[in-house]
Amino acid sequence: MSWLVKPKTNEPAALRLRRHLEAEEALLAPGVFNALVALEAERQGFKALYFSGGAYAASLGLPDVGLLTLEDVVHGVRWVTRAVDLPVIVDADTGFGGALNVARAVRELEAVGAAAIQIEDQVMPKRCGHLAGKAVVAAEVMAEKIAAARRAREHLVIVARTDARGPEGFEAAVARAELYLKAGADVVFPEALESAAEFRAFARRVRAPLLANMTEFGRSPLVPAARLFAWGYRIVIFPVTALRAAMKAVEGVLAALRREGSAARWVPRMQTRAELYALLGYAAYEALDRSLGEASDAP
Ligand SMILES: C[C@](O)(C(=O)O)[C@H](CC(=O)O)C(=O)O
Repeated sequence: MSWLVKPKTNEPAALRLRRHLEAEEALLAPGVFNALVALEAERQGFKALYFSGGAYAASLGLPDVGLLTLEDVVHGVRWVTRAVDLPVIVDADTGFGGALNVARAVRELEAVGAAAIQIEDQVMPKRCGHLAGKAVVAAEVMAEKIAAARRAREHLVIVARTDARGPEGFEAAVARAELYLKAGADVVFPEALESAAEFRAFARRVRAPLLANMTEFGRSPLVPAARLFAWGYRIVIFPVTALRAAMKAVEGVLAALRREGSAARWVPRMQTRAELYALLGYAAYEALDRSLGEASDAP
């Protein structure tokens, strides 16, 4: 429920995420791209969220090729962190430039209540990690960005993503993970591993908190989260799942509307007005408004 009517926890979100990681809890983090989706994820009981660059860009009508600015991302994240009281892991693509830009991104994201920043080692223009034709920057360039993030952060968790598996192979991804941990990363995200065996082998080789990406229609098999957790992954993200499902529903309902001139047939499949209002905490806003009115009526 919104910050306007319900006070938030005082503890910084990054410290909460750190506690989850230190307790070796398994975190299933759905990807969100706006506050409403984040509210639903919170209502369902998820303990952390992933602010997906790809889903957020798509929601703005853009492909995931590094067009979002830091301001765009900060703006989107701020709505999410206002709406929910959960740690949000923020996809910051390549960090919006060089090491200095990463330092600024860390400060700005921490200021709007993010729990973690994720930066990746692709060259610009970046691509979805599951597409062909990716290239990575020299490992030292990425290590410098991580060191910059480490110096700039107060509590923010630093997630280092390596896209090296595709262009350079599995061993290179492991070597980069080790270098990024030395540079100060808290969590490693091996992007686009190509089999369940690779996920398992990576967790055996890299002894650090790990994040697995179970994005659909990509290069990685959809391994059940429970198996990934058993192999040692701490965070499993489903970055574009809600967007894909929502857009398929939008496609269907708009096609029916166009065809039939009515959406009546779809009403049983819609979120009701009461459900939407409950999610938004509508009644609490009314109660707040009433109590403010009563306070000003008082003699
Ligand atoms: C994790 C990711 O960076 C994202 O933007 O959410 C994407 C997800 C996707 O495009 O499926 C990725 O590059 O894996």
